[in-house]
Amino acid sequence: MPGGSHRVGTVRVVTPLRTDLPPGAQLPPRPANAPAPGTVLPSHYVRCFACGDQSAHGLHLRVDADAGLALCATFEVTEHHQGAPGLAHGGLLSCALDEALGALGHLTRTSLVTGRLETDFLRPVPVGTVLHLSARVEGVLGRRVYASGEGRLNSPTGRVAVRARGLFVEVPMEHFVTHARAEDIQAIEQDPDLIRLREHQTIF
Ligand SMILES: CCCCCCCCCC(=O)SCCNC(=O)CCNC(=O)[C@H](O)C(C)(C)COP(=O)(O)OP(=O)(O)OC[C@H]1O[C@@H](n2cnc3c(N)ncnc32)[C@H](O)[C@@H]1OP(=O)(O)O
Repeated sequence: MPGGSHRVGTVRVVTPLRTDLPPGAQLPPRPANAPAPGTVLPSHYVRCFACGDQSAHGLHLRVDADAGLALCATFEVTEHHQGAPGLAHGGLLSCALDEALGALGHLTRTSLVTGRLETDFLRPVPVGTVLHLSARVEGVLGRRVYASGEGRLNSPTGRVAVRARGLFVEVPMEHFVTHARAEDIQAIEQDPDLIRLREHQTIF
């Protein structure tokens, strides 16, 4: 994937994008305890806008483990997701890819937060479309996980409408406890089922 470029006079200046795989990054093996291909991956938090079933107008992403360090996901674009009339808002399409790429932590068995996300919007996505997402780890360097993914219209082999690359950073559990509001921590203490990841890993 080329970096960004611009011209200064007649000279083209090429700047590596921070989501480009850096020298030394490697694709780690699939952990032995990673969910088997075909496993439906649980929502990490039922109130998550992207994957939570308690987010009334959220994306309700369904995510399935794939072979290797990869997954696939779907979500249906509803009228609540419009930007232009009858078309999905680009920010929500980025959100869907953010979630799909971040959910690769299910496979790497790490807690990932997004450091940088770059999205290319290639085709409009009408309301009623089922977007079929796929995502994969490209490489890991230290705490940095490089991932990419795309969304296709209405089938896993449909036309690519949106594509993304992301740099995710592995964080300890304390990251979430430190930054959450006290009332959110209390809500989870009162109802541990708000977090659906206990069998896989502990992460919000
Ligand atoms: C299995 C569960 C499924 C869960 C799915 C969830 C999907 C949703 C994902 C999200 O949307 S997460 C929410 C949006 N993201 C955030 O809120 C993150 C906010 N940022 C931070 O909290 C901190 O900036 C961060 C934890 C990312 C990094 O801070 P740290 O102090 O821990 O680490 P540091 O700054 O030393 O960065 C670690 C490495 O990452 C690199 N890095 C961090 N942010 C970067 C960035 N933005 N761009 C490029 N590189 C970045 C940084 O250069 C460094 O590289 P080196 O290890 O080589 O030194």
